[in-house]
Amino acid sequence: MLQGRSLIWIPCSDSASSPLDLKRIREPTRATSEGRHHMILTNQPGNQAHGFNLRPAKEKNGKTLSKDRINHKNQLMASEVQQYYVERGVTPYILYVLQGAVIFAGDFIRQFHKEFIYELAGVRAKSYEQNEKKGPVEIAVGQIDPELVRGQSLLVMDDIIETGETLLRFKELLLEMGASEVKTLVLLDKPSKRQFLIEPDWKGFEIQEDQWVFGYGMDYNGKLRHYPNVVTLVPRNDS
Ligand SMILES: O=P(O)(O)OC[C@H]1O[C@H](OP(=O)(O)OP(=O)(O)O)[C@H](O)[C@@H]1O
Ligand code: HPA
Repeated sequence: MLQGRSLIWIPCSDSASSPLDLKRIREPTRATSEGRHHMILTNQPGNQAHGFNLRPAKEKNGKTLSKDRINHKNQLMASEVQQYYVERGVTPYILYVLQGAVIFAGDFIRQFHKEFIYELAGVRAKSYEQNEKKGPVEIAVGQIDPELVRGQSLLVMDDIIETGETLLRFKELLLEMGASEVKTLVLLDKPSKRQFLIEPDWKGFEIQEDQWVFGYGMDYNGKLRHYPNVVTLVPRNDS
């Protein structure tokens, strides 16, 4: 069954009380002098991460971003968002930005009260490749229903804001299409990386800027979006 596939090992902290909730990918493991290793099965040769440790992403204040803290933040933000629209008697059209926001959006909307009414759609946007910004963001405009935009209140949800281009372009585009209001919401922010003038209306956590984060829907070189927590790779000697 494993024939023709390459196996890579991503080394992780050996602590049994590690805040990482990696139980689902902890099988099989092996103990070496370098600690416990998690096996990642991949059919993509070259997807190597040797020499790096996986650790949970950190907030600017150094606090670890655990799944529990993300869940709690989702509850708080969802309740604020819901209250905002209910008080105004408005049905928002929520657009979540694909691919990165897919898991976040799925978790987030499940925090809404069961009688809260909204429209929902995912829209593709892309500007990063190989963990670097490669050019202007491209938004799949055709995936947006103009009828649900004209005269409506929009909420754009993204996993992370860095330069701000993705959210700013969404906002400009939706206002051009006739939206009456466009609000923005992100789980994570790297504020000192901002190059475009935009601040999200709601944000979960400000994180340390020197880390490329992945998991919880976000990618590492287009892969590994399925990690349950927001994690980062650090050179083995730095962890
Ligand atoms: O603030 P910015 O500098 O615009 O960066 C943020 C955007 O970058 C990532 O998307 P990416 O282009 O990597 O596509 P993906 O969602 O498919 O990973 C992320 O999901 C945000 O949408
Ligand atoms: N991780 C994933 N996607 C991103 C990041 C990041 O750190 N920054 C901008 N898009």
